[in-house]
Amino acid sequence: MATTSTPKPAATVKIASAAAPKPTDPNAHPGVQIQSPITDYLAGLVAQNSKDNPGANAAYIPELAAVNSDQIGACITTVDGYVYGSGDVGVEFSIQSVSKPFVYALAIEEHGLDWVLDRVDVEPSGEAFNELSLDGKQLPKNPMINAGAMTTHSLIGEGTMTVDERFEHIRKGLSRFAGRELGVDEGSYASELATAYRNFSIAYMLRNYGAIKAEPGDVVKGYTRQCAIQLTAADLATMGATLANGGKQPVTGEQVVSAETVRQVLSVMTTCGMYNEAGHWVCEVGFPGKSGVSGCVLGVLPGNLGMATFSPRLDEAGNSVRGMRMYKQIAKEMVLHMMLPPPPARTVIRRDYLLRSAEGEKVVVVSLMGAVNFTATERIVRVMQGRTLKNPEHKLDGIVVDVRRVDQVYPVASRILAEALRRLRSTGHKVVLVDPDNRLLGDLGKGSGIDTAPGDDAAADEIVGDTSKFDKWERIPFSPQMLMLD
Ligand SMILES: NC(=O)CC[C@H](N)C(=O)O
Repeated sequence: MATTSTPKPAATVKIASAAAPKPTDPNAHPGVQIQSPITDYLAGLVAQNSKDNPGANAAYIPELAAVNSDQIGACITTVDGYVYGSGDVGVEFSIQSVSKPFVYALAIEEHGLDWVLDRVDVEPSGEAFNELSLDGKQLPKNPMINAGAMTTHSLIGEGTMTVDERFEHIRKGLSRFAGRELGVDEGSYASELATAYRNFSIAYMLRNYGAIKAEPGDVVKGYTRQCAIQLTAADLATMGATLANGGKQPVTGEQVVSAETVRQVLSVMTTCGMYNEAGHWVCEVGFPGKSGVSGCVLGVLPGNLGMATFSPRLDEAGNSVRGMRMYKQIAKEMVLHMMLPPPPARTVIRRDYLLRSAEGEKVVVVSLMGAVNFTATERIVRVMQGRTLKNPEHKLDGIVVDVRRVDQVYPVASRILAEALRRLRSTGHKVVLVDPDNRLLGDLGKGSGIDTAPGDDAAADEIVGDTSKFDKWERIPFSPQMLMLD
């Protein structure tokens, strides 16, 4: 870890006073009168981290050694495709090792995860990125180090594609993540290939142990070209946003790879993306990251954002010194660590209340919002139990579950809720779902689900589009007793 010169992060987040909007500001919405404080925050982050510039450009690739090492930029792309940036976020650089997670994703999409896992393992190596190493099964230890990345590269169109076709497939694939056609830095390619002795030796080792089938020289050429794909920090942040968004490119709307593939890629990035600094990275930054020797670092906060930094000088592990510093700072100041998640279980219930009809019929309305996952479902079921079964003296006639503000329903939630609602029906409660598109239960609500309750095994008596049938009902407060949940 070459972090000795890391300044102490500011105790409080300093946001510069909002500057007047500039017509050329790419971050200003047309017609909006203020510049976002997020842009100012990034400007502050870049300015604070520009004060010193420790480390050194990658020396083993002559083209990279010659890059202007004063450059620095930081960029964030949200999962709905909005790009914030400050500093050198429009400067093009070669993607280098940050290509590895994306090519891994393409290999999984092409062959399926199990097939790929039989060829490249997923254990952190704790070694340098260019280590000549294999595991006990003579497989590369993970796809983020060069041995694993060259193997992964060779798996694309293995046995069917020529070297050029394989590269083109990869270039097009990465372009789909970015949402624009990416080119190649021919200078960087030629310069790296001319001195790629280390990677040639890794490729020959891989061929010797049968890890790759293609000619080692072809694999090094193709992989080096993959590393020379050219892009900006803004592109890279957007590629990260595609991963953060479950594989769906936020601007083009294309599902580039499946959410399952993304899960695999981000898991491996978390444990292996920063080589022998992976442990420190995950503790201090706390979300998947990947660095490249051109000085770029990609970060992905699943469900939230993609981020990219660019600053060419590297520490001993080959990670950008100022990039690492900026990530540590933003993760701390903006509370982005994955192990500090928001509490989903409590926020899923927007509100619940009692309604009474003119005839004295009483129902409880449980209105849901956000994502309904396992822990949210547990909470919903417990609230439904507390409001109904445990309060027989209140003689509730039914339960109305309003899901119109729900964004996402996990399949596990549908299964558990279908069963819970069935059980409510079997105890004499009428169940009404306010769910115009039948998203909560889908087919599971019809009675084909798990462990069906006695009698009619549908999970709901009625599915309605809105609550207009309750317009004339009177709202009554919960008694303290009814608020007891367990
Ligand atoms: N860590 C990196 O970015 C390494 C990529 C570089 N092209 C190499 O193979 O050596």
